[in-house]
Amino acid sequence: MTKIPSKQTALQPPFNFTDKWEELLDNENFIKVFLSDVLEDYIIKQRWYGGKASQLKYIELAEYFRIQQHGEVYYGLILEVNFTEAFYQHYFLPIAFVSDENFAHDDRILPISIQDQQGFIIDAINLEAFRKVVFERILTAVPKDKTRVRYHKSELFKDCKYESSRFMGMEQSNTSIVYNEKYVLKFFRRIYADRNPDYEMSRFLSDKKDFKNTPAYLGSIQIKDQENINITIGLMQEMVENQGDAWEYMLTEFHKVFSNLEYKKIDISKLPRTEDFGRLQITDVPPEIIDWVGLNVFTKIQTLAERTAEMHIALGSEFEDTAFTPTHFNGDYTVWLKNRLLYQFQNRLNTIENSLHKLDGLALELAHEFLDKKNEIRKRFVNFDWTKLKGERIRVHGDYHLGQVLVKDDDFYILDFEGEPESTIRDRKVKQPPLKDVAGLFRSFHYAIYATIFNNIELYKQEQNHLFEAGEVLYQYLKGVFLGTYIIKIQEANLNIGYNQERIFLLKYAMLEKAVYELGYELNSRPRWAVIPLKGISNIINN
Ligand SMILES: Nc1ncnc2c1ncn2[C@@H]1O[C@H](COP(=O)(O)OP(=O)(O)O)[C@@H](O)[C@H]1O
Ligand SMILES: O=P(O)(O)O[C@H]1O[C@H](CO)[C@@H](O[C@H]2O[C@H](CO)[C@@H](O)[C@H](O)[C@H]2O)[C@H](O)[C@H]1O
Repeated sequence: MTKIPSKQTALQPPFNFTDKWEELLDNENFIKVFLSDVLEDYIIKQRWYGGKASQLKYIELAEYFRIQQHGEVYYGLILEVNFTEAFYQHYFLPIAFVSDENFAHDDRILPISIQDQQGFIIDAINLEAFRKVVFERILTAVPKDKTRVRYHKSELFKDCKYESSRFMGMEQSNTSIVYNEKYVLKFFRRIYADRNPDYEMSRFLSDKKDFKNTPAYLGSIQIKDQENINITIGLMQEMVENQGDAWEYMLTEFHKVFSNLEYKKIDISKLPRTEDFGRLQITDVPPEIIDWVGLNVFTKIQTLAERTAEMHIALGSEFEDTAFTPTHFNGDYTVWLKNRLLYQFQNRLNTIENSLHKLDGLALELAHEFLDKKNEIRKRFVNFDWTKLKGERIRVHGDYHLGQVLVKDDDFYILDFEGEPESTIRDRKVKQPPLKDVAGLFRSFHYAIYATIFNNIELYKQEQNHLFEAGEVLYQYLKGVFLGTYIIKIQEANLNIGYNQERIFLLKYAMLEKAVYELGYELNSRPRWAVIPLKGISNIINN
């Protein structure tokens, strides 16, 4: 590791280096200049930079490697960002030197001259030539690449040549490039010293288990670091043509559902209720509810339940690769789970105490309820007795919500298996009850219902409390119809997710866990939304 804290920069601009570009990273002075305040200013402005809530102390260069083809050389840098709060994060930044200003409109990092040629160091992803090299290196990957930068391709990635590339341009935490309008290469920005779960799960599900409702795995790039650990920096998949994600889809549908209350003159207090966590077929849903919500929402929920079950069946069907073989609950898992959740809970108590000034109205009221009932909530987390649980644990999606699902015609495609951003990479690979993903999705239904109410409150004629009441009825039926399909599918495939009481216990437990996680996410990223997980927590602890 090159340990040169940036503040020690000795050289002053304009920077001129006599080394060839191909040898520039061996020059300590260059590294000093590069890791200077300029890089700090650059990095903190990037969409993919995850350290915005903390104080950057300095940046070190942890690793570098070449991405090259036919004498064309780019550098991949792994930057270690150190924070005043005594922790660090790693980021991937590929760099290129360009002398033509036209290629340096975006993401200029440093003006510099090399062998008297003036130019700029830029983020290489902006450069079509770099993107083409990466594409061709994956396309021409050999079956057992033993070099330091390892390109891999699947059977499906063949018979094509580079045609075009562009930024995907979506709101995202990594940087995805669309090639030939057919393939997507995700460059991971936040890097962990391990294979990325997104790569592992994509390759396992699509290549090994032929699960069709995730983008097909086409290839990847891994680096062997100085400790011989494989680090994933890129994942290439098929591009799924789609009509947007399931989050946007449900918001549109739920707006129609809430508008129907007025339009169809529905008396909310007379809507038939159903058992919480019951299992419903569409034929079990009362006609008044179908008339209010519409059949389409329920058939879509059934399809989503089927795809979710198929994903879990595929994930639970491995008998050789121990990273994926199913396992049972045990004492080690229990200790791990409780420690993790109690730590997270304590962190949330602290965050909410420090954030009360950001909240008002209902959010503030619910925040006080959360603080008043802290012992009760903590007790729920401690109350996990593995000896009573007979189901299996498997690798799961881990951050499953409606925003991770693409809508294509009448079907759904599941994406982004990186896991919960706050967890360590090891924790993300721990086998979990599949119902943890179901709980994630249920929380997302709850989010979509409340987001619809809050986004359109002026448009609806009913009072907020009545809208909440209708929302809770809708939520019960969505959960019921989902479970009605999901559990049958899972049982047909003999995946053991536990007996009825066990399933309800695991779902409630995981929903509380998720809502507490979300509370931290919202208070840090968008406090206006904190009311949604707070309402979720309140509903769970009061029922
Ligand atoms: N293979 C794909 N086909 C079509 N769209 C995709 C594909 N992969 C990603 N996307 C789009 O890009 C968005 C971000 O992708 P995601 O994998 O969640 O990235 P990140 O990990 O950076 O958040 C997705 O919500 C989706 O809209
Ligand atoms: O960035 P990721 O997609 O990995 O996930 C993080 O951001 C999500 C928000 O984009 C956040 O999800 C929460 O908000 C969603 C609505 O925007 C909602 O559907 C989810 O249920 C809710 O958890 C997610 O928690 C966070 O990890």
